[in-house]
Amino acid sequence: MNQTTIPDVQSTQDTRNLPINKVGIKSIRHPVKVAERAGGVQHTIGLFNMYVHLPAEFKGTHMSRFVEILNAQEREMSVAHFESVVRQMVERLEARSGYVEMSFPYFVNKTAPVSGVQSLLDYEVTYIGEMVEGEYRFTMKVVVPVTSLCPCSKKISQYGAHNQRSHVTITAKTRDYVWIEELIDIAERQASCELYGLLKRPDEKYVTERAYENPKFVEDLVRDVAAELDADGRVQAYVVESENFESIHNHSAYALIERDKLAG
Ligand SMILES: Nc1nc2c(ncn2[C@@H]2O[C@H](COP(=O)(O)OP(=O)(O)OP(=O)(O)O)[C@@H](O)[C@H]2O)c(=O)[nH]1
Repeated sequence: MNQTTIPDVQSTQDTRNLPINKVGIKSIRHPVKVAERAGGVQHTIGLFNMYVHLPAEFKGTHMSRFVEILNAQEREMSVAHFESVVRQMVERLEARSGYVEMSFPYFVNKTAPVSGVQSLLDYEVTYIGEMVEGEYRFTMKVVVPVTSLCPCSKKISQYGAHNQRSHVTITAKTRDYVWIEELIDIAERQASCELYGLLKRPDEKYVTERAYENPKFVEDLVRDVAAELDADGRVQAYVVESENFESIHNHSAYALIERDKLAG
């Protein structure tokens, strides 16, 4: 069968009268470059989900075009370029709405608080771009691992206080440019203490005492992070979550605050 005789099943008519909200490709890895606040560019691997809306009358979408769009990029995945990928996808797929999600490990070079030794810490970041009725929306999600120390435990105990690693997740819909590092900074500022890849003994003493002086319930964490996002005019809507992997239980403590500033 030569190219001209290959049937195009996807383009045939569908009679079930059911539009599809999202159809496309899920979990495809692609190398990307992400701009760093410090000025450089970081090479990482993006895990992409790319979907479009499919009207009721079409049997299938053009699956190959999603991969073509990814491969046509220069690998530079700035926030501005990410928007252009979403726009290209909607145009090439002739769709009225589209959704692209790119998750990637992102590294920040951190300086230990006393010794000054430097080490990388990894964060899980997701860009989400949506085209809905011609309007583009951008959301950035960052999972920030931190230390939390229980205020109750500190108050009632003669010695010590239980403390643990927590994941603070900020999902922010933004209207102006916000660096990944800015969201990380907010979560780390509000934690009992931030994490580092490498700590020498004077640093370990510092982070232990810092957490003890700065106890936070899971409720304190989400409220203090939300208060900073409320004060930032670039953030239009947000979800703040904290999961504290309790060291005295085999379950987590969890809290979430969601707010859309336009909704009041
Ligand atoms: N729509 C759809 N395509 C699928 C699916 N699974 C695999 N494919 C394959 O995706 C491949 C590419 O589809 P298209 O993008 O329509 O390919 P094409 O006709 O060569 O490309 P265009 O001319 O750009 O549309 C085909 O071989 C499909 O069979 C599926 O579940 N849905």
